Amino acid sequence: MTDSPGSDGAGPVGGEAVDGAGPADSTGPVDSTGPVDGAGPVIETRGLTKRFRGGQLAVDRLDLTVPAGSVFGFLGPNGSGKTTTIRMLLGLIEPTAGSAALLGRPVPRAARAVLPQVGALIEGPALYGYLTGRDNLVRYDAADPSADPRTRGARVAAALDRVGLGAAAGKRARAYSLGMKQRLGLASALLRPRRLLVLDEPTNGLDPQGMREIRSLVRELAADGTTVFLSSHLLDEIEQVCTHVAVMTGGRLITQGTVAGLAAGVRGRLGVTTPDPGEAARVLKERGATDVVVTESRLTCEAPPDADLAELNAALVLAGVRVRAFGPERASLEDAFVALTGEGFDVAG
Ligand SMILES: Nc1ncnc2c1ncn2[C@@H]1O[C@H](COP(=O)(O)OP(=O)(O)OP(=O)(O)O)[C@@H](O)[C@H]1O
Repeated sequence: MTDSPGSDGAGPVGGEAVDGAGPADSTGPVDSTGPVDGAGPVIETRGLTKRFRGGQLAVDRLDLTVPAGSVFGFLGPNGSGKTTTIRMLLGLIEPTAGSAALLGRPVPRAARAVLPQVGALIEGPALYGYLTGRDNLVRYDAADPSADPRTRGARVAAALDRVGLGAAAGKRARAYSLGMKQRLGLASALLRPRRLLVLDEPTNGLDPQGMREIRSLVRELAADGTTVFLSSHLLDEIEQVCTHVAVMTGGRLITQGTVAGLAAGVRGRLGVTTPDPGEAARVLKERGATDVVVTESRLTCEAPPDADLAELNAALVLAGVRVRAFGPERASLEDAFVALTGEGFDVAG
């Protein structure tokens, strides 16, 4: 038994969960010429631009290429244009200029053909608090005219299991934690086989445990062969989960590529483990090291660009510094971001 609609707020709360029958369907005829399949990129945009009424340029000539099979992180501070891009990709808003293709087909023109293969979660799931998790999914699936009602029960159960909510399926959604609500939102995107999942800030607002759950779910989905495109303002999240990344600031793309490649193009900081970090800092500063950070038994710094690391190490030893470990640290995505923009990564935008 469930409450009657209205007893706990009749409408969905939260953002949008987008499915095949999106508003983009009505914007043009279905393109039946191009293949839905193909080895090409799963998402491709060329010069994609959105200027809002009032003049705000939210996305500025974006050229994005998302390879099949990638876990693609769309990274940028708040307000950098991520959500606006995703809304254009899903046909929820019209671009001002430029083009976008999903699974090799132009959107919004071929949205009707392509969106059933795309699961999306934007700004949190739209849930009815008075319905159970299971009934939320049943209702969601029933609103999709292309979903087969005969397989509904089985598909709902499978999606709940997939996100680890099988045991909580009979609980009302209002009793779910934020993390469970987010997983239920993901389940709604998984009611049908998807070739692409688009997730807008999927861990936003979650506690560390909830974040871990969503991240490991994303990894599992990717391991099953689904391409995942996820936006985030968290560098370490992208580093932990993604194979590829595109970096946005102020509506513009700064760079895109593999996470490993991006970090590899940047020299990591020099790290020295020693019981004499103060003396080590003095010696290294004398030889041009900058941004020296000293902790109890370790220091890190930016070595001068032309430094010979062997000579720096010899200088430390000659000065009587007892060196336990010495060498460049692996560059992080944050180092790459700083190198690209000359700024720290300010999540407040
Ligand atoms: N409907 C709108 N009308 C006018 N300006 C908008 C609208 N939607 C977004 N913007 C503006 O466009 C810019 C990009 O916003 P967008 O939401 O795409 O950024 P974001 O990177 O997703 O950030 P967040 O994580 O905060 O959502 C911002 O300056 C925002 O204020």
